[in-house]
Amino acid sequence: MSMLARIIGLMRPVRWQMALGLALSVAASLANFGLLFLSGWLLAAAAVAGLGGIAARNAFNLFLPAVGVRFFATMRILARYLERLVTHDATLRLIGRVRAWSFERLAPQAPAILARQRSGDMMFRFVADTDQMGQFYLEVLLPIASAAICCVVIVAVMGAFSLPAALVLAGGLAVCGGVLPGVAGVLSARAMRRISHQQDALHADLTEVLQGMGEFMFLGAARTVQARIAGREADIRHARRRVALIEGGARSAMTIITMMSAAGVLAMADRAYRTGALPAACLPMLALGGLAAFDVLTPLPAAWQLLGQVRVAAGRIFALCDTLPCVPAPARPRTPAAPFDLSLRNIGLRYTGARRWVLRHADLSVRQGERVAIVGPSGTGKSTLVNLLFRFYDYQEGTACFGGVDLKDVDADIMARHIGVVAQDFHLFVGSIRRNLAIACPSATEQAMWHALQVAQLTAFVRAEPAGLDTLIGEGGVRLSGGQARRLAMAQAILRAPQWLILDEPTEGLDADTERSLMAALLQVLPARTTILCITHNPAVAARMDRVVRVEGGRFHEAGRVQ
Ligand SMILES: Nc1ncnc2c1ncn2[C@@H]1O[C@H](COP(=O)(O)OP(=O)(O)OP(=O)(O)O)[C@@H](O)[C@H]1O
Repeated sequence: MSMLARIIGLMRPVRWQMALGLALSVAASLANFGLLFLSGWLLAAAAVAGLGGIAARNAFNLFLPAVGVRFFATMRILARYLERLVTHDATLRLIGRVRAWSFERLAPQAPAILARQRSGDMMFRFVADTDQMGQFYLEVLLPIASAAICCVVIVAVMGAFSLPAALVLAGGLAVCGGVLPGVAGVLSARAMRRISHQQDALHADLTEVLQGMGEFMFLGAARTVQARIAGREADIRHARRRVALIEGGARSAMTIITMMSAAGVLAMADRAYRTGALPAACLPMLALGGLAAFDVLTPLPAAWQLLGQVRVAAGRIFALCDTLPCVPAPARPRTPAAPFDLSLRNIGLRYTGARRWVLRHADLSVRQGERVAIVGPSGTGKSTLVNLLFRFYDYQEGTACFGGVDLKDVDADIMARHIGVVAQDFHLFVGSIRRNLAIACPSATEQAMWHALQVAQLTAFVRAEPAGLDTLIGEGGVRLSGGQARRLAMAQAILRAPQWLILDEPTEGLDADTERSLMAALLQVLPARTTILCITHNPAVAARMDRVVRVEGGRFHEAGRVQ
């Protein structure tokens, strides 16, 4: 299916509103044409009647055309106002629909998609590209369709008075509305693509700079990044100048052709008048009507240029959304039930595009309520186990069962209901401590929040802050120390009271005392039925668990039962 056909397909739910917008746009443009057309005739007819003596003056009916002029003037204002209302509303709905549609397709690909895309790229896709796709109706489809309909009607009306004048007008309209914007569109297509590409990269660069400002400075790379951004800006400016030159040229040519066409229409009308086929009062009417006809073409150069940008934006969005999710959604999702035991048999997992198996012929059994330490050298696949359980990445070999059902039959959000995780690269949300806890558990009472903070050994810190639970922690928790941030992430997981709790390096960044108190409180507070999987490099933390499993060579090795 072509790209434009797919965009039009997305517009289906608002098609009636779009059709109404088009009808109003045509009505407003035709009212404008009718107003000038009739005014031209009225002025000329009044002058001719004035020159024709008393009888002619008395016979002249001023009332009916004056009503027509008022009708067109009122209709033009009303139709334009309603058109803006309807078309802008349709556009906003369309943008919302495109965003919801792309989000629905991208969500199952997370977080694998971030392994391939820069987050700035994704941000740009969601904001600018979806916006541009939504603007396709208002800025491209509407002006082109409205201009085409109006031109046909106007040429037909002119033809009723003088066929040669109508043909001259049709020629002028075709050149100004089709040929010139088309040529301008083709000439500026490369520059438009360049602008889109560079803006895309610029957004990604800027997002990266904002996220990693400190690191760029520590690494002494700030100047290099600055130069790259300045280079992109210069490139965009250069391409914009070229587009403006082409558009300016097209608009100038349109003005010249408009004048030539109006003069041509007048010449044809004059010839008809001389042969007696047209009354004198119709001459200014046709000339003014001819000029008014070109008004409908004014938005076309911009519309043709934008068409190129919409194609690029839609191409990027569709390419992203058409990527198959690395974990297919189960055809008939099933829900795990108690006891929430895990059994992995002969598991083989390698990441998309990677040649190396991270896990191969791996077996692991964990019964509900067990507390298991997962240890092993860095990069051997400990965190990969979390990715597998959360259905972020799929395994290619073996079978995995959780709560009595095959993992491939379980949706990722169902797994998230049963398993709480404090990942190594956890994320805190901008706002207060209360907001972060409420995101983890919207129904949590203030008392429950304090309890979770107490287990996570954060009460002393939060109580010492004047704003307490409403203390702001900044983007990603920048106002907290590494250890405090990790403990807040831990409090989030505790608050959700999941059947399984996976902790990836829970005590990283903590001093020995806090580490001891945290692990003791956690083990004491969590119900006996809560399974804990604790990924750690810390022997003291591993020793607090019931069992130790070592990950090495792609397999899980039972490293002993802790006494
Ligand atoms: N999203 C990913 N895409 C591709 N490869 C990945 C991805 N995540 C991890 N890997 C690779 O898989 C291997 C295992 O990574 P994993 O994060 O599971 O190691 P780990 O044992 O948790 O290490 P550490 O103790 O350092 O946290 C590594 O070689 C890593 O490069």
